Amino acid sequence: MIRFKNLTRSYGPGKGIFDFSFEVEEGEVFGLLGPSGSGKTTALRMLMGFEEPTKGRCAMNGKDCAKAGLSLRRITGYLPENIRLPQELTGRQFLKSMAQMRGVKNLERLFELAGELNLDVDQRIGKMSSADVKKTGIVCAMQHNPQILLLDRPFEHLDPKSRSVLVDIILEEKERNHMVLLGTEDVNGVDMTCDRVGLLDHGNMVYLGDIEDLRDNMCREYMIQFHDARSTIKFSKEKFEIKTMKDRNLVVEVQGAVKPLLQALSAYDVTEIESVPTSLKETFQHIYGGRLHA
Ligand SMILES: Nc1ncnc2c1ncn2[C@@H]1O[C@H](COP(=O)(O)OP(=O)(O)OP(=O)(O)O)[C@@H](O)[C@H]1O
Repeated sequence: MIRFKNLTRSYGPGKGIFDFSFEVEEGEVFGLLGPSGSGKTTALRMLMGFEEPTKGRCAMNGKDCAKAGLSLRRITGYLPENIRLPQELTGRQFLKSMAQMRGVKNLERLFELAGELNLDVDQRIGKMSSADVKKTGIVCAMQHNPQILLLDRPFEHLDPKSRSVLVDIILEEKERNHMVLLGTEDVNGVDMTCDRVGLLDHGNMVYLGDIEDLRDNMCREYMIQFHDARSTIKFSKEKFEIKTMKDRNLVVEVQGAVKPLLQALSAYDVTEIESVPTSLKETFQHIYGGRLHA
């Protein structure tokens, strides 16, 4: 179990994390969701034992993270926010050297993950795209099959296909009864992977709850294309919040369940429907109104 107990790490007012108390159980994916500077990296770094608490404690499997050192790192996989890898090595050389350092003899998982993520491990790291550097970091964090996964901004830079592969990989970790804690600004990434979520604002956890509850409040936009412009105009008179409308296309905003929208659309000749990525700002604003600065 991952456990935060009144944990504070302060770098000044509103900077750091303040009085965090929550737990992540085996088989659970937990998302720390918040804008830049809200404290996600600090929380993950505290679990890695990189920083001493100002107050309180955090523990993994009953061991205090500030004191446990290597014994916890062996069972933990960490994807840092800023991945710094040796530029002159190829992905394969780097990942194999990390496996050796960790005493991992079976490299099957390493190559399996690289294959799933479509990562060419024979590229020199210095020549890799930011997406491939991210994938290398993910493989590195997971190659020893850790029981605890701490992922900082895991979806950043990934193309839609790789994002969806990563979603599956995270869900497989859950199936294996592993614990995953991720820090991200990516509302959709959280929506697709997490059981529970903590929303952060200036180092404070302003919401802690099931993803289902958040989903009920989540605001989404859908781009809908109708067969003809007349249908578009007719649909715009239905009781939905229309954000934009042009020719055969319109964008509708829906809060909570999408079923009523789908039901209404069944009476129309729709040629395309696509969900527009939800921004964190909109989600925060819908849940907290003007109370947050996100
Ligand atoms: N070592 C440090 N010294 C001083 N201030 C720090 C330090 N580490 C973090 N902070 C500050 O603490 C706050 C939270 O930073 P943190 O990196 O945890 O946020 P974050 O949510 O991960 O954002 P981002 O994703 O942009 O890194 C920020 O205001 C940051 O400037």
